[in-house]
Amino acid sequence: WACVGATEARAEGTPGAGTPHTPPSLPLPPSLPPSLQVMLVGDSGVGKTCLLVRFKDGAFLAGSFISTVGIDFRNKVLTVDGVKVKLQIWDTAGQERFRSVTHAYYRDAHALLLLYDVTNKASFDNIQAWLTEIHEYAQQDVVLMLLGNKVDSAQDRVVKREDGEKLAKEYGVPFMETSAKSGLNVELAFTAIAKELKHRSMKLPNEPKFKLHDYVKKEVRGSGCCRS
Ligand SMILES: Nc1nc2c(ncn2[C@@H]2O[C@H](COP(=O)(O)OP(=O)(O)OP(=O)(O)O)[C@@H](O)[C@H]2O)c(=O)[nH]1
Repeated sequence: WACVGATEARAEGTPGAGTPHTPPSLPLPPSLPPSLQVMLVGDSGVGKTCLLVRFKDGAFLAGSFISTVGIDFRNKVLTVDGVKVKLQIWDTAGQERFRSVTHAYYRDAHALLLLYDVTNKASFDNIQAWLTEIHEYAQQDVVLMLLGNKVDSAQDRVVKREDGEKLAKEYGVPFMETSAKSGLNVELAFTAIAKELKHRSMKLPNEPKFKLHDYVKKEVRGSGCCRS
């Protein structure tokens, strides 16, 4: 009753004597956007689709390689520090001919996972070009992480872990090695991104800042063998 009366009084513009007192509106608690967009980028064949399928379904797509056409997406809800975070994950085509399609999506991405394949030197050498593209098309404050995928293929490795670490340090981005095949660090990569985005959106004034680099360093696991 009181609320209806107060609303009507304001709507009619009749303040003054007799008008119910309207309490000052309380500040809204910080909240998350309905979904957070995470984009997977990197050369064709580095394992973007497999990484997403591993994270979403806990499975590995063995067998023939079907290149992504344009862009595809999947949703996954994670619980981060007791809060539900909905990630909308965009799996982009790595092939050059789809580049103009993916450019259009960068602007709306909250986070980017940039992948190379540790068994493919060219995919590592192209990281610099990807970073230039990201710099050109993505938001300045986009959360970025570098992933060296396929670490299960130890005998075919041509990019050392130290090289990935060095490159990531040069560009100031967190880094980890992953395997869509074994699942190594896959959940961690997405959880770390979700934590960073959640803290950015919902940080309370006296809450300590979440440090993505430190979190990744603490949580990351090595490939377990055969570091070259
Ligand atoms: N051994 C191993 N193979 C992988 C891994 N991830 C992906 N692959 C294989 O690498 C090939 C390419 O994987 P995709 O996930 O389709 O690659 P993509 O980056 O999505 O490729 P585009 O869609 O063309 O951009 C497939 O044959 C996969 O089975 C991994 O972690 N380990």
